[in-house]
Amino acid sequence: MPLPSVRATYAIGMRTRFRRITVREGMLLRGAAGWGEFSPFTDYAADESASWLRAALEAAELGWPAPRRDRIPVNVTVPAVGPARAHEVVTTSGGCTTAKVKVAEPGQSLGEEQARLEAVRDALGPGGKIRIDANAAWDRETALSRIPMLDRAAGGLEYAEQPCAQVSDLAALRRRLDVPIAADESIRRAADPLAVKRAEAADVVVLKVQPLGGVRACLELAEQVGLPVVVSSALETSVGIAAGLALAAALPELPYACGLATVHLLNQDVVAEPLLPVQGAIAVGRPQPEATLLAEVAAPADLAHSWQQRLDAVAAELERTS
Ligand SMILES: O=C(O)CCC(=O)C1=CC=C[C@@H](O)[C@@H]1C(=O)O
Ligand SMILES: [Mg+2]
Repeated sequence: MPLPSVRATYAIGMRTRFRRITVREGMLLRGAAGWGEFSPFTDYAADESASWLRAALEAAELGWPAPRRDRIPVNVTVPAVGPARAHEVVTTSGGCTTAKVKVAEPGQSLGEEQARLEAVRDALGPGGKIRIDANAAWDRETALSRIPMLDRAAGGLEYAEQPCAQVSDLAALRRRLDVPIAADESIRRAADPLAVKRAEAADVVVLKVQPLGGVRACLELAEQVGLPVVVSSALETSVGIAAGLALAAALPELPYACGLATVHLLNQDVVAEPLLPVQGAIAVGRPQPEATLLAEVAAPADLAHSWQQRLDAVAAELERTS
């Protein structure tokens, strides 16, 4: 498939450092079906980035399957910030009643994580749901001791996302803890995403459209895995978030809030009405980027050039492997 020739490269500052990222970069490509986002993290090589391009080309050239719902309940994402800021992030989230709280941030103590979770519970009230995400940072023993302590600090956890890197560790935790386990990196960065299912290693799977190669690829994977799905973002502009909403809208069932309320982690967006939650849900839609906003977030020439080169390299990789 030839690459769309209408392209915009963006560089947008993050409001709060997240995943050690302070500036989010990527490309937007416009084809016959609309705009698609291609924004693999800068440390990802061409082979890992190929599925991100497949997702962007699906959005730009094909569009997405029909939606089954028009509003997607979402969680507020709480970065590894102090308790006062965590409280504020929740109360200004646009009515989210579920919060996903980052834990296991390098250099932070257990006490800091407990204080963050207590603040989030205070902001949500007793009816809210709290999940944590450790991004594979713990070994099995650390996870076994930390998760119950964080469960107490949170006044109950909905689930713990990717506490350890290994599928075998997730399976062991699932057998030994009351808190449900969600798999994220074990799906999106794994050679064999179905290993989680075979090992009975998770109660929930987190699916992200770009890393997994598009909405259709995710729908197929969801069917094969046969576990409840949480659709989550890869920290995209509203162009990428629209693809996540399309997936969440097309899934046969959607029992959990999705991690798609991340546009406000960015300083700016490319559409006039960013895909943000109202009363805890985002309306399914596909807003178009505005030329003036694309100009405001345009990457400097040298960065735009390196993204063009990256796009060509990833396209060659995609060609070679498909
Ligand atoms: O799931 C959410 O609430 C928001 C998205 C999110 O947390 C992530 C997006 C992209 C990269 C990741 O470090 C992170 C995650 O691990 O889920
Ligand atoms: Mg995660």
